[in-house]
Amino acid sequence: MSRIGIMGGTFDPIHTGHLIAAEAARDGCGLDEVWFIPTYHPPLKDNEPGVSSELRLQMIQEAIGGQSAFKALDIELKRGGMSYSIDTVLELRSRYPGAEFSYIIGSDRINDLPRWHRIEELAELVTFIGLEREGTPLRLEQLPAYIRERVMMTAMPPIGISSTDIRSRVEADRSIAYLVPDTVHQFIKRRGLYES
Ligand SMILES: Nc1ncnc2c1ncn2[C@@H]1O[C@H](COP(=O)(O)OP(=O)(O)OP(=O)(O)O)[C@@H](O)[C@H]1O
Ligand SMILES: O=C(O)c1ccc[n+]([C@@H]2O[C@H](COP(=O)([O-])O)[C@@H](O)[C@H]2O)c1
Repeated sequence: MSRIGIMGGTFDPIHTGHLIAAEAARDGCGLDEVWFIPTYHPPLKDNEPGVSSELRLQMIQEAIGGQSAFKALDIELKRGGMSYSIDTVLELRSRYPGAEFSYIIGSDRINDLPRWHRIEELAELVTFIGLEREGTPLRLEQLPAYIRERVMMTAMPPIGISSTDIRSRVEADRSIAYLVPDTVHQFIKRRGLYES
């Protein structure tokens, strides 16, 4: 049985914090692979992603190129509509019956888990691999027990990088070098993404 970590996100754009989180989960929890799954429409975000699904997926592919344990899946982009994780997990379980899935998630999103669609069902199907995110204290004790029991915290070096900050930097003509992998940096420059 292979152990797969689902790294879901808007990835607008993917950054070094995502990659360090995915690697910390893979290494710390003995995962065989991490699958990066970009959302089509993120359920709890007010704004639509700034760039198209295709470009966000291409940036993920640029970022993970050399790491054979990392894959990018377009399952939510193909499904369209609101990207509820329960739908993704149900689809993956039926497509890959030999795999065991965990959901990799930063502390900002862990605090939101009670608001996720069909969360009781989702919490029965996956464990959550939680990573403390710089600037967002975890409030594990405020979660209902059925969620708390399914969260397994894993250490990562605190990385204060967000996609929001990267978009603002590009818009203000500031450097994003090393905040994203060089391949992603070049891609953003080549396509003129996030410029004002
Ligand atoms: N620096 C980070 N450290 C730990 N986890 C992170 C970090 N950045 C993102 N994550 C986690 O990665 C997942 C996907 O995040 P997402 O694509 O929304 O990135 P983001 O940087 O939060 O974007 P935005 O700033 O646009 O909201 C979430 O579970 C989030 O908590
Ligand atoms: O299923 C839900 O209701 C749900 C609510 C909020 C977030 N998620 C998932 O959590 C992941 C991170 O979300 P975001 O908004 O940080 O991109 C992404 O895969 C989303 O689809 C899922």
